[in-house]
Amino acid sequence: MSRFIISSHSPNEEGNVVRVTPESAGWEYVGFEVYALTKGQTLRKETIDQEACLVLLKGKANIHTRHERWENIGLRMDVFEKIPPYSVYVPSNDVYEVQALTDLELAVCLAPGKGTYPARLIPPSEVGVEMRGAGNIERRIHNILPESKPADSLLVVEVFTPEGNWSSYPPHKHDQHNLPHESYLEETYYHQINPDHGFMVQRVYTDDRSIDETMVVKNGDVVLVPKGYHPVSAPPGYEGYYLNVMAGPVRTWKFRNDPDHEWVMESKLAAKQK
Ligand SMILES: O=C(O)C[C@@H](O)[C@H](O)C(=O)CO
Repeated sequence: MSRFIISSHSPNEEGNVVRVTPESAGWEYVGFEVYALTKGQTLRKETIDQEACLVLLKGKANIHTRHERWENIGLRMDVFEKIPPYSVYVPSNDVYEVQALTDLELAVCLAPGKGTYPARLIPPSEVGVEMRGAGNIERRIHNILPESKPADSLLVVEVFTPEGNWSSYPPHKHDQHNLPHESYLEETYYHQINPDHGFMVQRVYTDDRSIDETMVVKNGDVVLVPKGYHPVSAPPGYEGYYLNVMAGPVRTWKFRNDPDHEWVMESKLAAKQK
């Protein structure tokens, strides 16, 4: 098993199915957790020195923080309905309590927080939707917490890769603190696959090939991207979903394409215009 793959496990007593901490990942900024809560179950956490973006992957919930409360939020009952999710942004030094009104799958995206912004609801209507690429590199993007929306560190996005297509393609990287050309962002991929017995292929590799791992990714796996390019491929018959969490010293997504392959995007877009 690759050192970059963290597999989900059955829910523990608090419903946690996967946990990545900066310490466990061997990096500095990004944390990520997923909870599978049964109807009526409650999860309560303090954010302490991290900000959080709670993404309702599927199901409905009541969520409250120290000063805010949102009742009966949640829309999709499966990520592959491909409708944007409800999310809740929670600053550091706050607390959140999630009460599952249905069986609920909840992603908790974490990064260092300074308490700059208050807790807020991010409804589906505020999630930017775009189609990126063309042909067999076209994919659907839901920008849940992009740099155009306020947070201290977190960037959160979800991506749908049609069967037989590639995403995160042409391969790009963001592992150098070299603004304005490139930003240093650690990144997690939380994968789901439809149908769920399928697999995805993800490669993580660096220019000097000191890292070059091609992984078979299963439903519920988390892939860590500490550095390097990180393209994803969906085999025929299998649609891919992943939730990305990114964070680093500066909250901006400035990436560099692999120069060997960046011609593919222009080629596909040109072919679409014909
Ligand atoms: O373009 C995509 O298919 C998604 C990727 O940009 C993904 O969100 C990522 O790797 C961000 O760095």
